[in-house]
Amino acid sequence: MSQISHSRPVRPRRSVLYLPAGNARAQDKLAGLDCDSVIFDLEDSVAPGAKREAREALRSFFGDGRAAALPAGMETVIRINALSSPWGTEDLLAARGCKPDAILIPKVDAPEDIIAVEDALDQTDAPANLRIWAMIETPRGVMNAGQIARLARTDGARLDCFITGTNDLIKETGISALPGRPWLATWLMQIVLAGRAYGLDVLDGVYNDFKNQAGLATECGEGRAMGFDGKTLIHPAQIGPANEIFGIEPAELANAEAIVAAFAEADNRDRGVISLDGRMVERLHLHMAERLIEKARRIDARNSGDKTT
Ligand SMILES: CC(C)(COP(=O)(O)OP(=O)(O)OC[C@H]1O[C@@H](n2cnc3c(N)ncnc32)[C@H](O)[C@@H]1OP(=O)(O)O)[C@@H](O)C(=O)NCCC(=O)NCCSC(=O)C[C@H](O)C(=O)O
Ligand SMILES: [Mg+2]
Repeated sequence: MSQISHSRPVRPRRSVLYLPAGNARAQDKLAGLDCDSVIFDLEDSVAPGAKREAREALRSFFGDGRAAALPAGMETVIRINALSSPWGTEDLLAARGCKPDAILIPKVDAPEDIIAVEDALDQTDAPANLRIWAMIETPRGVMNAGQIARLARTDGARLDCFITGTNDLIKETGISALPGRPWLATWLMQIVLAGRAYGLDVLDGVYNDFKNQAGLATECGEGRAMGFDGKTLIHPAQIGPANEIFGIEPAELANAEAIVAAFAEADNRDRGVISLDGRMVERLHLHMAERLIEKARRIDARNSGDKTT
């Protein structure tokens, strides 16, 4: 019987901020930001003529101590260009040398796109804990999402997280970008399902209208209800709402703690189902409660600057 959905590591990824790799001003701002993860982008936010300079800026940031001084627990990710592009190989070498937590591959169409990066990393003896994230943002990527996610089952797999690329999906398919994302929703749910089937985290796409806080909050709420772990962001002003909406409310935490306490009672320890405040609570709810408590603990640790979690 599969236990995958409960065995995924718990990592808060409520707010995942893109930062154009060559933007020095944004780099300087980063240490004061409260995002769970940052993605240094070498792909679409960097013009073709500026790729080399952006790689150099990234090398400096990781090499001169600024990356090490980022807030405790902030995950670092580098988005490279596709290996099939003129910049992909140079990007991968630069990214590997920076020793981020993960490398993000854009426009993944099929498992082979990930295997090619894994092979290249293995040839350079990349550390085993260097993870791979994948953008699912092409029609073929959506159609093959299950096969791609399945790579996470192989021994030593690096694949850890899917990101939905909603701008590229809209471009590639010609659908209309409407509030509530009616035409995207089916594909986004396919990606969530595929990720969950093989224990990956899955992050929602970006909200382009970065001055519209109400619109962002609505879209974060939709994303959370759709099962996403967090939202990818383009501007510092989007971090607070994402942290709040993908975070944990005190009442949710109290409910989780009550479930754990109820199952710990002597009479309930061996029971599969119990009654709590007039509701049926099963062991699957206990697993969910334990994960939620662990996530709350990790968020607290991040807020208090504990580098050990
Ligand atoms: C969207 C922006 C171009 C807006 O930039 P700007 O007009 O300069 O914003 P502000 O003046 O409001 O900025 C205020 C200060 O905040 C800093 N800042 C801005 N953005 C960031 C950031 N992302 N990270 C860190 N810091 C940031 C500014 O430097 C200002 O600082 P200061 O002057 O010291 O006060 C810009 O926000 C931006 O470039 N955002 C990221 C764009 C990006 O990375 N795009 C690519 C990823 S999204 C994507 O590709 C989606 C996916 O693939 C898909 O298909 O959907
Ligand atoms: Mg994209």
